[in-house]
Amino acid sequence: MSIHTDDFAPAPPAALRTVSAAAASPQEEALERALRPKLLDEYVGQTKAREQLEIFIKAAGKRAEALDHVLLFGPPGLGKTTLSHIIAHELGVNLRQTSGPVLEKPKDLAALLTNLERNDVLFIDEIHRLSPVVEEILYPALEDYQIDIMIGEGPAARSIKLDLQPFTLVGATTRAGMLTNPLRDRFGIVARLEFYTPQELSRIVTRSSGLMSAPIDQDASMEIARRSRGTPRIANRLLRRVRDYADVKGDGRITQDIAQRALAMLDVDPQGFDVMDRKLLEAVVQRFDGGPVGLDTIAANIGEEADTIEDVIEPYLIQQGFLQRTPRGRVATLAAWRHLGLQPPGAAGGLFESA
Ligand SMILES: Nc1ncnc2c1ncn2[C@@H]1O[C@H](COP(=O)(O)OP(=O)(O)OP(=O)(O)O)[C@@H](O)[C@H]1O
Ligand SMILES: [Mg+2]
Repeated sequence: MSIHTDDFAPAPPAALRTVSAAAASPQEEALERALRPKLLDEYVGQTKAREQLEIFIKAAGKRAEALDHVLLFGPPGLGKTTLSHIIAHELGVNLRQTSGPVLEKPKDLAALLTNLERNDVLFIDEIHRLSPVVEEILYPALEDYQIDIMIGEGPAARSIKLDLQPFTLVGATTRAGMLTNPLRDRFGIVARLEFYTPQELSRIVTRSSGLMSAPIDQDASMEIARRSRGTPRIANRLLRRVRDYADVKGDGRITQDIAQRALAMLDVDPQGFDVMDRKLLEAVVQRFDGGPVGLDTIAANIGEEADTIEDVIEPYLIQQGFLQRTPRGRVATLAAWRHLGLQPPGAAGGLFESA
């Protein structure tokens, strides 16, 4: 008996999709899978994580042991799922895939664990959303490759220990801070994924356009890269839209001019901010005089979930120096005022540190 859990993961919430610029249809998701690199060597950027994994994967292979458990964290679309597939592929083992919210009962996880073959990879997406009872099962599994399961009911119930094959858990989360300490402590390898540089994204765009047989100029791929919020998923999505535009409005070749016109049509500004980014900055600057203002107040004001703001919108704005997180709330920086074409109060007085 085998359990098929591939593609068990639910689609991302609608909010995550709108923010990632251009909604994903099922065809688009298929295309996204097709664009996924399969080898560590094809995985662009994330030098630190890649170098570490390369060594640990080789060492595990040499000893024919399971790779230590891996935790991947970082904002959506930076390549956590992609990396988990690559890890299994490089190890030459099966990948079983599921996600935190899907595992409702301890027996759901037990079924998965007992079906793993030697040194397999179990990928749990959104691992911060595991229920506490399911998480309990995971501890001994991770530590000793054993699980305790209950047999029978009522007074006759007893617990038995089951041995598992050695395996590697790869957990992915957008928020490492939401993991419980005992769970976090059980990962031997922790990799934080960073936003990509425009140069790295440009390599991804060029590679993807090659796979899509869409001719693209170097400066056009850089234009898309600069406007992709440091995120490969967004770069690939924008590339697909720009390619549509080139097919309809041009002769199919993606030039910088075509890219600029297409991106303007998509409301992606030259900084790469999309509609939600600007909405957030405008709210903080115009309605709250630049802050500090609390997350929940912002959420109510722009009609977006606080979680989505924290996971998806803010990280890039903070990384780019447009927003700051302070103990009293969010504060817009000088760069944010300037971006909106506004003069910050007391700008001449040096109230603001330059961003
Ligand atoms: N390092 C990379 N090199 C090339 N392409 C990449 C890289 N990272 C991600 N991609 C591309 O970006 C897309 C999104 O990546 P992926 O689905 O792995 O992100 P994720 O971190 O799992 O996102 P989420 O948090 O939403 O699940 C993939 O289809 C892949 O084509
Ligand atoms: Mg993913």
